Amino acid sequence: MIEFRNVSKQYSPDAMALRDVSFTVEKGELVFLAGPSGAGKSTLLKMIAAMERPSAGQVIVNGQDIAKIKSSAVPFLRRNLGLIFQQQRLLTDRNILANVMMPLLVTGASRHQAEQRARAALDKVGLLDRADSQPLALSGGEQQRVSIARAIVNRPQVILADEPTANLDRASANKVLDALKAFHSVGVTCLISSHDEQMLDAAARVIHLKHGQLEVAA
Ligand SMILES: Nc1ncnc2c1ncn2[C@@H]1O[C@H](COP(=O)(O)OP(=O)(O)OP(=O)(O)O)[C@@H](O)[C@H]1O
Repeated sequence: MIEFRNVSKQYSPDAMALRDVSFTVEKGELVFLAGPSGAGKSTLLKMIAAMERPSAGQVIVNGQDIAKIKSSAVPFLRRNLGLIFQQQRLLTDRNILANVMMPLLVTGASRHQAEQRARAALDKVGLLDRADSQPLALSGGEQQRVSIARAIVNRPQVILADEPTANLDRASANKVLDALKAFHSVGVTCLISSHDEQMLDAAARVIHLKHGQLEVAA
């Protein structure tokens, strides 16, 4: 489903983010991406979503080579991906329900259908009772679970989460992780970057990155 073949990414002559990285993630797998700050975790996740292109090697997602994909095809690729990235914060001028409805409205769903599906997605992350709240009235962990609801409302085949538990206390981090695991249990492929040792200890598969290289082939 996701394959990296000898992938390198060089942002500039002295910024080599990934070096000769190869691995495969099968459909339905839950994989953690570990490594210190600057190891290349975000870069790797961005490449799967065609937010960055490889400088060398191939990134294959659902049989498509990301380096060759036309920019007009990128929205279709992303429609199958649920992205939970730090940059994509909730919009603070509208309520939780409106935030989760947004991906559906921009792809042409009716308001009625979008609302039904957004409520179902909020229910899955345990926050249906907060649908009318404003984002800033929620804790960091709750906001992160809303981000997960927003990422899965389009029913993507793959979830990419970049440090989804960063800055959360243990209890909130566990709830975020449980929400992600629930999607994995219904067949969604999940790739999650994390510094969190406790989270990694419990993981079936961990890909370790250091200075842009794979440390242990998983
Ligand atoms: N747009 C960019 N332009 C130039 N260099 C970049 C860019 N994005 C990342 N880098 C560099 O690439 C390397 C890998 O960065 P990346 O963000 O992928 O690491 P990371 O493991 O996700 O780190 P963190 O955990 O701190 O987010 C770093 O040295 C970083 O400074």
